[in-house]
Amino acid sequence: MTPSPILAVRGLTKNFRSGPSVVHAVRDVDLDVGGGEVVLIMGPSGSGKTTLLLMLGALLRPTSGTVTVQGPAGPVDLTAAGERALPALRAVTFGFVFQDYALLGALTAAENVEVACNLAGVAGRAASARAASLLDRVGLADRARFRPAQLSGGEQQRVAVARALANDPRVLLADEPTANLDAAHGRDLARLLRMLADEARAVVIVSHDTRLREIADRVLWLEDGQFRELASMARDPVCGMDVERTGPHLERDGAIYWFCSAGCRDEFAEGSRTKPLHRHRLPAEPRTARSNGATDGMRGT
Ligand SMILES: Nc1ncnc2c1ncn2[C@@H]1O[C@H](COP(=O)(O)OP(=O)(O)OP(=O)(O)O)[C@@H](O)[C@H]1O
Repeated sequence: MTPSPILAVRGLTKNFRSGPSVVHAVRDVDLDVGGGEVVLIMGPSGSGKTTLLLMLGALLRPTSGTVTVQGPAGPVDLTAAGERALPALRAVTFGFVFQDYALLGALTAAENVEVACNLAGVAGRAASARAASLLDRVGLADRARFRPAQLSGGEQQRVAVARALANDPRVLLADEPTANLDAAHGRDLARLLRMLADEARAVVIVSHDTRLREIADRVLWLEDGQFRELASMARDPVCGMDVERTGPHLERDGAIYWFCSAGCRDEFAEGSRTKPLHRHRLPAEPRTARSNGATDGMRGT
């Protein structure tokens, strides 16, 4: 159990109806995230990651279950809140970072952050000063007057992070924040998210990007809308993704190699005809200094 979690999720479930069929996108998920903690949620496409993140941020109503956040005046059950109360609750609790940055193209970096400050209740010169200070925090003081089109992808994403901090949120939710970034910018952004968590925020990241494992305290694997034990996963030696030991695989020299797709398997088989094989590795453990173990945060935390 995480001591005094900022975010506590119990029995969270989301079913989507599509004509006569029902998609069980998220099934009975439990999760606790404490301040200072980075939780990385990985899993195959369509496993429910974005649906789960949207429910955590009160952007999507669950079919059942609860999401409780520690507010300034005590715990608040977001799922029990009325529709009209949700925008205000979101505004004091969450910062959102999405993969497409979603900056306003006609505004400068500073103005983009200022608008978010205005929405958080800070106006006029105070908003300008706060925007400048937030851009400084993310290392973009010298780009404040640039428009998004004049910024690199990494810089745009950092503006998006500054914007997400406008309300000084206790919970930061990020959906594929590094998806459009090259290796160096991806690493920079990962470090920034780590630093923000270290200021007693709860950070939940949904991503396929294995680079983010380096900054995560816990890595959870979502499959078919449920958390599975990461220890039972293998790592695709071609793309580096964590994969279940049920899909495409190949046996060589007494070792079994697992892949996310037949494409990766074929690439590996092709490469192994020309290069010496490396034995398949189990996924690395999350960082030990802060880690509560790969399976923490799953059912029964
Ligand atoms: N509005 C919706 N209506 C119907 N089905 C939906 C809706 N949103 C998501 N789904 C379904 O729910 C399941 C989970 O979708 P979700 O987007 O959460 O997956 P994901 O793990 O984030 O995928 P990816 O990694 O590809 O982004 C999918 O089968 C998807 O088709």
